[in-house]
Amino acid sequence: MSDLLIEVAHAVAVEGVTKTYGSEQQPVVALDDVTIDFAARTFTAVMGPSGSGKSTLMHCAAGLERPDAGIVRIGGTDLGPLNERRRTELRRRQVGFVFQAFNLVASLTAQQNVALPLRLDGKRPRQETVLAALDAVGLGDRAGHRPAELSGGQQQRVALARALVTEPTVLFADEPTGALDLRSSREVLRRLRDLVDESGQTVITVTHDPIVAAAADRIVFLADGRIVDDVRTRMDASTIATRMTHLEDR
Ligand SMILES: Nc1ncnc2c1ncn2[C@@H]1O[C@H](COP(=O)(O)OP(=O)(O)OP(=O)(O)O)[C@@H](O)[C@H]1O
Repeated sequence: MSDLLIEVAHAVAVEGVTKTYGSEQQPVVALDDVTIDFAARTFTAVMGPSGSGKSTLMHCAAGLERPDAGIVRIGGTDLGPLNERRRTELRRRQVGFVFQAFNLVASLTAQQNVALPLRLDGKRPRQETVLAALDAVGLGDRAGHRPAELSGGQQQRVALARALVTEPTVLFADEPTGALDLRSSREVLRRLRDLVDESGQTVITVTHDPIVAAAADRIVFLADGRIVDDVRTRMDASTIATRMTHLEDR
């Protein structure tokens, strides 16, 4: 009983995860025995120098890559024993992604791109649902535009709308404000915070932006594939910036 309660409280749990790239002669250890749980209904920022393993952690925790060792659970389900079809199903139903390569389909309009995850799951999305998702990221008037007709920041916001349209339990984002101007960046940040506070979703985001991290409930700092700091209280942006500088100087 208590085990069950513990599992349900964690939207995502990563246990002893190791991931190595490269060859046997020249291995690159991207994640080195990482253990971390992400509680449901929380907003976590993952920070760390370039190459510290942030994206790899997101890919493994989201079930996009299989770790070499260790366990990943989403909503209490161990991904290890699942075949590709079941992993894909679980991701489609529970997980949203906003990653650096937006992966929008070039031939589809913004509206069609946002509808895609629902269609792939065999649903017939209602137009109002899709337009509301675009409206929520400030792009209600760009529904008929194809990616090439949108700015980088607008494409990124379409990717966010697409990730949110399925109402995922967990949203993984990799630099979701990276290509945005200040105003769009603050809008996206407010939207991420609302997902947690108003919709009860869980957000895990990689960021280099101390202002994004200052809005998080928890900040996890990575260096050389390991967690070197795990701050569970809100920090102000200047303290975060100082800590980042220290990590980069290590
Ligand atoms: N597909 C891959 N093949 C080989 N090496 C890889 C691959 N993906 C990542 N790596 C290496 O693993 C390490 C961690 O990479 P990762 O992308 O997770 O870092 P990061 O912290 O997200 O970096 P950045 O902030 O620059 O995006 C790096 O040394 C990187 O070069």
